[in-house]
Amino acid sequence: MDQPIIRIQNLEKSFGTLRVIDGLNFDVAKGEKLALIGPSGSGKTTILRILMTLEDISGGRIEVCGEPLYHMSKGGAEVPADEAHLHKMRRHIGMVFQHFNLFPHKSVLQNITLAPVLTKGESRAAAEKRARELLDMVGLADKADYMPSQLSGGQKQRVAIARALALQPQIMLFDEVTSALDPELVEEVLEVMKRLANETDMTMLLVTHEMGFAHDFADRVLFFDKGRIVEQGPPDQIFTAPKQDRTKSFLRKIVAAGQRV
Ligand SMILES: Nc1ncnc2c1ncn2[C@@H]1O[C@H](COP(=O)(O)OP(=O)(O)OP(=O)(O)O)[C@@H](O)[C@H]1O
Repeated sequence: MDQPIIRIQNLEKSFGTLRVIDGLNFDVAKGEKLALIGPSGSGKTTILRILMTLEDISGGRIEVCGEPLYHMSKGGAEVPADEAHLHKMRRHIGMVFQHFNLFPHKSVLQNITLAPVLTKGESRAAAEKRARELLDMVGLADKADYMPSQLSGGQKQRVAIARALALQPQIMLFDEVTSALDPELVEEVLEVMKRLANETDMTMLLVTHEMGFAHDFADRVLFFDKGRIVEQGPPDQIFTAPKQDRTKSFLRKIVAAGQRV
């Protein structure tokens, strides 16, 4: 692998006495599409939150785009990164959450242009032009002047995806983006994400309980349990010929519940 865009080494995270991430190591190549799967509570969301600098870490090291995310070496000693460094590093990464968190009193267009104008100092005209292109890409070109309350959940989530993309991050993190949606709205969001995965060279990490989607979306699937990677590989291998007993029993339960893998 060339220089990885994300490098995670011996990562540890505890909440009080609860060890949630337990000596985790993995690299992500630029442009790679990764799916993180595993039982509830295995630490998948925590990893995304750590990458987004929403959680600090208890040990280990993370590099994003070749630079340490949380700790900067100072005379050989590791010290917490300062706010200016975190601010710079956050620009590399965008995240879409389970709950869309749109600004309720701003139009769809304003939701997308706000951060580029305020945090990156882009001109309103340039931000609006790209916002309209992104709305077109997520199939909502005609909704630019709508308010969030006038949209369905699936449409809101597609606006949230466009909003994250508007900051032009190198890495996108998706955390259970369809789990708050009514079942009939899931497919439209998955279609947008599959298109993104296929048509852009952006690096993407996806946490999902939808195994069929992970299968279609990812270049590589990581199966987590108890804050560690139990098994990883291409989707065809993980979903049709898993090697580890824990992966097999997890997938058996998923299939028994009627889900496609
Ligand atoms: N802020 C917090 N304070 C205390 N415990 C937390 C906190 N955030 C997460 N946890 C705990 O850390 C563990 C891992 O949570 P995490 O959300 O990362 O798991 P997950 O694999 O994403 O689960 P799910 O698939 O249900 O979303 C869980 O036991 C959770 O209760």
